[in-house]
Amino acid sequence: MSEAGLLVEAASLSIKRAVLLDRASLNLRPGELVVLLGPNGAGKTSLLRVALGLARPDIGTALLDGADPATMTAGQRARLVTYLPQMRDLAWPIRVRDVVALGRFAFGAAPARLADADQLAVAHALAACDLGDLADRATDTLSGGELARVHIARALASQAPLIVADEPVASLDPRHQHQVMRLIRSFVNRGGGALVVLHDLDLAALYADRLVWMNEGRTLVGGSVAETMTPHWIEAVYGIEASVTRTNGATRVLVGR
Ligand SMILES: Nc1ncnc2c1ncn2[C@@H]1O[C@H](COP(=O)(O)OP(=O)(O)OP(=O)(O)O)[C@@H](O)[C@H]1O
Repeated sequence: MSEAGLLVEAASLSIKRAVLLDRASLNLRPGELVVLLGPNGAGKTSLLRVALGLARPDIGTALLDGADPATMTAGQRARLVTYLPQMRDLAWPIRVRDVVALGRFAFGAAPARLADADQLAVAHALAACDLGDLADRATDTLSGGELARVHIARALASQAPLIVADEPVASLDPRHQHQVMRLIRSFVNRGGGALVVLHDLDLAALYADRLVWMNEGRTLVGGSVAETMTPHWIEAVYGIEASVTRTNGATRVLVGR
């Protein structure tokens, strides 16, 4: 795994009169799981897009593996980071193993043309995500939980050192939420870096090494769960009252004291 990292420093971005980002900063290193938190419309997706070079900040810096991601080709970028955007329905009958093989495109592979290394990466990713039995199913026949695992498998098959995932557990039941987060956690434990947008504070507390809290285009604070998962920051970011309890290292958030 290379030492690729991702950095955004004091990035501002406006479109027409809308301020999407206001001096927002973020960084991700291999070997850590960073959760980006904030209410709807806070600018989380905009910040991910700047970090990935899919949008250029008006001012500020974005660096991926030390270079400007906006100047990279899609293939160069895909070898450094896999992006799982929001809303990833696959409503056409493509086979699961072919979707996972799309993760290999940065290496010149296409589903019908896989080198041995590509086949191996796809097989490992299918196994890691417990998709062996579903490999030949059409994706339009899968449940939401199964489909979420297919997207994680596609990311793992790319063998990129970083994963950026925008709400990868949206619309999943608690068991499948944990299943997806455990897959991301084990990717990080093997040396990868993951930046994940979540809306569930308990889930964030359980899996994150570090939290970044944002609101109205600004990143307000970043730090460990113990430092930043506090009533103060929950109120500052979400405008809600909450109590936070810590028992045996587990953090629980109760909204509305
Ligand atoms: N192309 C655009 N033109 C104008 N406004 C935009 C554009 N893209 C995003 N916005 C606005 O910027 C703000 C931030 O959007 P963004 O998608 O980054 O938020 P988010 O934190 O990811 O929200 P959510 O949790 O709902 O996904 C929103 O108010 C959105 O309407």
